[in-house]
Amino acid sequence: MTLTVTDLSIARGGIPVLQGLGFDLRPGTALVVRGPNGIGKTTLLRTLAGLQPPLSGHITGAEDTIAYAGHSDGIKPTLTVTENLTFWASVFGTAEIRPALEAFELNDLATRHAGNLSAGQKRRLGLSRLLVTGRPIWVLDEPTVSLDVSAVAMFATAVRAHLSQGGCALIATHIDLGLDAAVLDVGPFRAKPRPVTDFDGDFL
Ligand SMILES: Nc1ncnc2c1ncn2[C@@H]1O[C@H](COP(=O)(O)OP(=O)(O)OP(=O)(O)O)[C@@H](O)[C@H]1O
Repeated sequence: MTLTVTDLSIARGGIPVLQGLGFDLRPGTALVVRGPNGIGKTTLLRTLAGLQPPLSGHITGAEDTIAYAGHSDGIKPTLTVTENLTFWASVFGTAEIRPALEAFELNDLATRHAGNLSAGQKRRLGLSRLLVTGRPIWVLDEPTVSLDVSAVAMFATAVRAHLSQGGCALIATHIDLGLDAAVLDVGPFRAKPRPVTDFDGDFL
């Protein structure tokens, strides 16, 4: 499943933030979204996830294919780690939570109430949910917040495994995850490459 974005313009709070965005996200590939604070990265991800409409433009390939992880972990504090994952597995119609527990080293925390986890442990639980969605396109907003070095590596391993299985990922992040990813720079002052011309021919 390829996610295709064409001439997309988006707004937050009624104010336009980004215009004319276009890219393809193909199976097995990752795209890192970069740009300064407040430029509109979260707004872009929310729009891709269907949480808000675009001002104009087109998004194709996003119907029931996107698993979105935003700034909030979306975990249920009174349920245990296992119960949280079982709940999300039932929402998405998948049965298996063990790979998610293992990928984010949650087995020792499985019976703990999610509300009593540390910030980094909660983030690991939130990210592990991606694995029980069964969805091919991961749209992730600053996924490594609160993660220590080893948990960042855990997360990068999970993304690589997802890509190797034909999934894809669009990730807004300021850190280098060591992924072989293209970069979508939405900064306001990015240089536009000079159009390729017949340079020698111009002088003849
Ligand atoms: N709920 C809201 N209502 C109105 N404006 C908002 C709201 N949330 C964010 N904004 C504004 O929309 C603009 C884009 O915000 P957005 O969160 O998409 O930026 P961002 O690039 O993700 O920033 P950051 O790197 O700080 O997370 C900012 O100017 C922000 O102040």
